[in-house]
Amino acid sequence: MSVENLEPFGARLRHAMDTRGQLCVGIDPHAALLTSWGLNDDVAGLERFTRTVVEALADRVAVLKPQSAFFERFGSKGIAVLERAVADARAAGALVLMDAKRGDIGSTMAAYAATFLDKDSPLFSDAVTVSPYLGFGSLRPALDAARISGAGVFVLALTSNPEGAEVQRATAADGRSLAQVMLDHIAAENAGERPLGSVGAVVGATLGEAGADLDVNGPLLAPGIGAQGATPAGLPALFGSAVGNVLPSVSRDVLRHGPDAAGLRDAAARFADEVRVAVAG
Ligand SMILES: O=C(O)c1cc(=O)[nH]c(=O)n1[C@@H]1O[C@H](COP(=O)(O)O)[C@@H](O)[C@H]1O
Repeated sequence: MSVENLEPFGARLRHAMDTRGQLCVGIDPHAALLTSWGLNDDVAGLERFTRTVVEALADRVAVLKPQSAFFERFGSKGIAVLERAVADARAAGALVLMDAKRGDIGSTMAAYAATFLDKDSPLFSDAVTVSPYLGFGSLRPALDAARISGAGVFVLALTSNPEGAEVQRATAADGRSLAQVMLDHIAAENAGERPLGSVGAVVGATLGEAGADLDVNGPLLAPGIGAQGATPAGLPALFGSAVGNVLPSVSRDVLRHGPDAAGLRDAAARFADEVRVAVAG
């Protein structure tokens, strides 16, 4: 049994962002990155890559976001590397956001919740990304499990890829965009939470404009900085008054500076600094 007694995720994330800066670094071990680091595209390469990133950054960035697919592609041995990364990153003080983007009917969602949001699971993470496009209500088992564990859930609202618009900007029966429907559900989950709710929204930093009300009283994960073309300087225009709750996320544009730990740290520090300047306005 786990003996951890966690504060709600929103409070833990607020503290982490206030003390370590508003930055999430993604751990995305692309085959091309392993090669550019001089590693083989195999489990040993994956393990070396992941350990290097965790050792370089887990004691300083607010959040590390492993992308599960890059570990799953190696089967059970890749999952073992992921388990170790989660444990080591959390032990070093980083919050771990598992980028799994799960979404299914509620009864199956309960199994995903048991995987990532039950404190006794080997893959327990501080938060997990989920897709609400089987209906927001299908996420209920994850939302409930997260609340019990002091974990968080990040719900896809407006994703960073251009293809997302055909679904997310589509109009619901009541005239709202589907993304706005999800954002309103998220705001309802977070109502009354202080200093920050534990249910986040994913809003790509690449969007020209939000075209939606982002005032959800929760964290706003903003991937797309760096390799996908977005910059920290663009965050205030996109997020407006919610910019203080934004968690900008960078993967490749930090990871390409490895395997040198100092290179990784410098790149993360530069992004954190650019975000600080942008948020301060
Ligand atoms: O949930 C995510 O993290 C996510 C949502 C989204 O809308 N767009 C997006 O790029 N991501 C993830 O963020 C990371 C972006 O990686 P880079 O483009 O290398 O910084 C990848 O792991 C994506 O899967």
